[in-house]
Amino acid sequence: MTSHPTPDRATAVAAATVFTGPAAPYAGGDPYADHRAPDPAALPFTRLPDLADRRLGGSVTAASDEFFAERENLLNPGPARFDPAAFGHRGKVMDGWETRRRRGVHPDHPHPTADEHDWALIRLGVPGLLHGLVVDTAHFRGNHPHAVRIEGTRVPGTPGPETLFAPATAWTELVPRTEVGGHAAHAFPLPGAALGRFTHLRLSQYPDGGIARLRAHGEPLADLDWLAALGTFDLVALAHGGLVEDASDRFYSPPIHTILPGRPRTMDEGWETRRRRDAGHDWLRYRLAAEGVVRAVEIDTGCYRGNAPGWAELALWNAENGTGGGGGGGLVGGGLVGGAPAEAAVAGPGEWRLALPRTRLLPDTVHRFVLPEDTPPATHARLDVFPDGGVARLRLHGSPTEAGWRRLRERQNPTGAPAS
Ligand SMILES: NC(=O)NC(NC(N)=O)C(=O)[O-]
Repeated sequence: MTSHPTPDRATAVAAATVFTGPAAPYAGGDPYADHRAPDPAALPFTRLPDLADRRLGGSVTAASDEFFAERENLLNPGPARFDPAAFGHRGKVMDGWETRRRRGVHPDHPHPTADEHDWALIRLGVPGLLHGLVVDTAHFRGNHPHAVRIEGTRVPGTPGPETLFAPATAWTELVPRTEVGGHAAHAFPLPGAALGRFTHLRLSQYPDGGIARLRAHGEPLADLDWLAALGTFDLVALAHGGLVEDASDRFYSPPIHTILPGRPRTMDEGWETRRRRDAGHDWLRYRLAAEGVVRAVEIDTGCYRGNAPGWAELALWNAENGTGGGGGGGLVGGGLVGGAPAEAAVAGPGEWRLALPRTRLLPDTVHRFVLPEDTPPATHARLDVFPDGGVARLRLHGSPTEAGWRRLRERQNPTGAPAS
């Protein structure tokens, strides 16, 4: 494990959006009515995936305490729930990570010391370049922490707390100790590639209290040795570094579901569009983990029975050699997130090569298609569905080209620091 340089945070991006001060006690009705949160439009980084999401394999591997509420809740997808009537033997049931109240050591010193705090160690589901963190104290109104601090490190493999706390493990401060208020989402933009790739986070709360959710938004960068050993892998999987750039519809469920691991158990675990009443059709656009040759395609309509699309088409585009393009500004390509790699630039209209002509889809089915050996390399993919409906998963199995491997290596180590 080699330490990596601590960049000058003064060169970092937009300022944090933090809500200080107490929140009023819950007064009935919608518990989110008085929840304080930044305008999502002002926080483009939140459109990047949450790399700590437990559906990706994110895990809170250890915490100093979790007396009132389990640390695992921190990484659950979706907003924290609040049931005012739910009490257990350990107090109010809370959907978050909540520690007990710290005490001083003497009747004359009943308060904890200034530096006392609780901590949680988080392993990202997939490592990556962090563009922003969100600490949400939703529903923690009188029991939120006074301040939070977040550090990041990169350690290969699956290290335990003893390795992560070892003196040889270097941590970079991502969020300095910052005062936060109750029942609010606090956003901390980060400069992405300039900080390098992270595998783990350490969340500290001073002196104690409850945090509902932690989100770590960024560009996924899977372990290069692992990808090299696989050789052929799903180039669009989030776990391998694929991203959804844009989609025609986000009404029922987010398009990112189509590149999550595993198969959906229910309809809401896929991507479902609303019923179209016009002559158009729905589509998804992806950035592949690397330039590669796609050979085996899976289109999964799992759990979509009365609402599977009738037909689908798959098109590929290579941003590296300028064959085609188009589709307008996307998640990263549209420049919404600073520091995005040049390969993501989606320039003007152009040709997408049709890799799979319009093909009938069945409800609740994994459809498999083998593409010809001479399929040209691509960096982007587009799935068009006709006219609308649900797609549970898209898998694009293939192998990176030499240029794709080279670019992956560069992106693993954008700061030029020695690899860990
Ligand atoms: N009403 C509470 O939430 N009290 C306590 N917390 C829980 N979860 O019971 C506390 O001490 O913060």
